[in-house]
Amino acid sequence: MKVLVSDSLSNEGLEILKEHFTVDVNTGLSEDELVEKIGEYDALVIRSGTQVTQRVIEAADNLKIVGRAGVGVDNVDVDAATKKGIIVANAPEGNMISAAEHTIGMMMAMSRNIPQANASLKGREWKRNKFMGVEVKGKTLGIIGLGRIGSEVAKRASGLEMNLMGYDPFISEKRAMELGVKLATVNEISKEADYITVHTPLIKETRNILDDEQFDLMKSGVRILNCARGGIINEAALVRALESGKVGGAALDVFVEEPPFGSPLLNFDNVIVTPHLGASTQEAQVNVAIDIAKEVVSVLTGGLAKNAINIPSVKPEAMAVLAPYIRLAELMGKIAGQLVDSNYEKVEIGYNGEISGKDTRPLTVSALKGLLEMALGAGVNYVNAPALAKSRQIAVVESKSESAEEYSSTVSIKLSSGETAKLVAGTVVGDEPKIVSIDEDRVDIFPAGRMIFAKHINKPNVIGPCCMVLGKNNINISGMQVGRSEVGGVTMMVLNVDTDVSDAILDEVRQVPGILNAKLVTL
Ligand SMILES: NC(=O)c1ccc[n+]([C@@H]2O[C@H](COP(=O)([O-])OP(=O)(O)OC[C@H]3O[C@@H](n4cnc5c(N)ncnc54)[C@H](O)[C@@H]3O)[C@@H](O)[C@H]2O)c1
Ligand SMILES: O=C(O)[C@H](O)COP(=O)(O)O
Repeated sequence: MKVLVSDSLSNEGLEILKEHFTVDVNTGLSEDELVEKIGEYDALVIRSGTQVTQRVIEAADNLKIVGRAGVGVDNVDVDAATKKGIIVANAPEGNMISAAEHTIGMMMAMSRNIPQANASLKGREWKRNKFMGVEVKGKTLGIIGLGRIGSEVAKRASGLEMNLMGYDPFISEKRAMELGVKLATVNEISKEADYITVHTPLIKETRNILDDEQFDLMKSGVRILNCARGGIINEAALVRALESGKVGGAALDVFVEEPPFGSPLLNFDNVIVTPHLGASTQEAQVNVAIDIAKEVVSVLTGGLAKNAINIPSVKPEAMAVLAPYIRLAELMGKIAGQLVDSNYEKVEIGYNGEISGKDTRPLTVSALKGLLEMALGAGVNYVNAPALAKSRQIAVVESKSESAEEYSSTVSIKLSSGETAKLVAGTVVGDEPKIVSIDEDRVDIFPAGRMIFAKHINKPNVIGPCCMVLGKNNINISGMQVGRSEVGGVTMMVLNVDTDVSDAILDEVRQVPGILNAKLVTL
């Protein structure tokens, strides 16, 4: 088998690859050159220097894996790869310390004007007053993105006696507390922080997360850092904020266009820059090269990729059985994600009966996609869902049991945090997904459209008034299912409705005596 390494990779990784395969190292290829060559390779190993575009993927007729020796895969058309059944895997842990250390280094260098002072003295100037700096101790650092690198930055900044606030929609209060970070919104960070650093992936939701609106909110003299990806901070807005004096300094390792030779950001004395050096340490490069080489060896010798970020391809014959369950798992994830009351730290996905004997990995990915979409929106896909769960410190646990009670196969999703939990279970009837229980309540729902889940006391004069509220507000009920329980017990009613139900109307439903809670689930 043949491996193409199209960006520089440490020898330690190359040696592992060469033990198993024919390895060609060919860096600096244009897209056309890559398109021409890629057809003959089984694996492609890259860093951030290679653009793996749709054209490249389309030409990659033998490719089984794109291995990214590092974290960011924004230079890979992952959707195209997924469609073609090509695994995209990265090496997410090997360079996190280096990237965090670089961020701290940039923060200190910016605070004490070290690059400017260095250039001045080497120009034979001795200007001690010109380079007056500031201490970081006691200053507030806002961290946007508290994954691997953001967390390591937090730990180090805490050692520098900074006050920490952070924003990450996927991090639990508990994890933030462990890091000594006060969770806040982006607006709050903009208003309060003396330094703001971003450590998110570049995705739709994070592109331009710091823009004119946020710069307007910031304190005068705020210092900005980006050692994650160009584009997370809107560069034009940053230029405007530097021109107005709102931003007192910026430290940038990454740019929308690299190299950023035409960027006005290079013209500011108070902007310090490095050429995407976050991962450029001997240690990080050895780590990521070894990690990705092992990943490539595993995949090309028939094993799994530990850090695949898109779903594993499923053989057509297996897909025929799995497809309705994949759909079920995604719908259940969506339902659980909308019914849960609080942040959750653990997702337990249970497979019972016949389904437990199948390759359930695509189902788990689908469940996570459905679930996380409810928190993060359309940016979540089959590709990034597991990585997002992991970076959100959500433990994902799968369990399998051959025994099944009423149905030949059931899938369950349990979201839990401490003592509280939300459980949704379902099955497939014919080819249709069906929800069979919510928590301890038996239900019988073919999930679709908009549904109101109303927990209530099983007694007269509850269901009628609840329907009256909807009727009065012109909301048509197209289906209804009431769980079984003894009279006076608590059970679940599910109402299918034809139109959206506002919070105000849902509140009215909740006011009906006997209704314990009511939630709208939209699929
Ligand atoms: N400069 C470099 O050389 C260098 C080196 C390594 C990594 N990176 C980049 O650093 C970034 C972070 O890497 P990581 O390894 O910590 O990734 P990670 O996946 O561990 O963490 C990213 C965090 O961002 C959070 N996030 C997702 N959407 C968000 C949103 N809308 N708002 C706020 N937070 C959100 C996630 O929940 C997660 O906790 C990536 O962009 C990566 O490519 C750069
Ligand atoms: O996402 C990453 O891992 C970093 O941006 C490092 O990129 P590099 O491997 O091209 O240095």
